[in-house]
Amino acid sequence: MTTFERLKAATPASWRAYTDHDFVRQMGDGSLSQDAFRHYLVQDYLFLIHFARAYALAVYKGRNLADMRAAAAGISAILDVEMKLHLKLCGEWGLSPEEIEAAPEARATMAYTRFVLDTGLRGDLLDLHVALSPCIIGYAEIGMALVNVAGGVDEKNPYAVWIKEYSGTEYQEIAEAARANLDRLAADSLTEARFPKLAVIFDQATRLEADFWQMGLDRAL
Ligand SMILES: Cc1ncc(CN)c(N)n1
Repeated sequence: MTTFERLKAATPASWRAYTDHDFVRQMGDGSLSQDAFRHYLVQDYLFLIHFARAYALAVYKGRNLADMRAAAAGISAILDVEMKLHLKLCGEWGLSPEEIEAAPEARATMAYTRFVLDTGLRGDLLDLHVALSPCIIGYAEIGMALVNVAGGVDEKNPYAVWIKEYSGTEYQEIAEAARANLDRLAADSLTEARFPKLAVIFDQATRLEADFWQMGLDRAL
C-alpha cells in the first residue's frame, strides 16, 4: 500500500466528507449554483498563491537535490499548469485578474493555507508533504471519480472544463509524482511510531479541504 493510501485508510470519514462533498456532487451533475462556483474560483486563486509559497518552503526544507527538485516541480505544477487553467476559467466565468486580486481572503482560505505553511515551518519535509497531499492528490481522485460516475464528461455540464482539467493526463501525472514523492520521503523518515502523528496532519488538512468546499457553497468570507 502506498503512504497516501495508508493515510487515507487511517482517516476514512474525513476523506469521504471531502471527496463526496455536496459541492463536488453538484459540480458532477451540473446543479451547482454558478455564484457558488465563482466564489470558489476567486478563493482558489488566493489559495493557489499560498500553496505555491508552501512548495517554496519545501524547497528551502530540502535535504538534498532530489527533495529540492521534487518541491520545485510542485511550484511549477501550480504556477505553470494549474494557475494557467485557473486564469482561463476565471476569464470564462467573467472574473478579471484585478477583481480576483482585490477580493478579500475568506476565513476558510486563511485557515487552510496558513495551517499548511505552519505545519511546514514547525515540522520536517515529510510533515509538509503530508499536509500538501490531500490538495494535490485529492483533486486528481475527485476529477477521476466525477468522470467515472458520469461515464465520461458531459460537455453540456457548466463545470466540464474543471472536471476535464483535474481528470486529464497532465494533472493526473502531477498527482502520481506527489504519491511517489511521499513514498520516497516515507522510506527515509517514516517509522511506525510516527505514523499516527502524520495521520493527524493528513486528517486536519482533509477537513480543511471539506471546509473550503463548504465556504464555496455558502459564499462565506
Ligand atoms: C482548495 C484546493 N484544493 C486543491 C486544489 C488542487 N491543487 C485546489 N486547486 N484548491
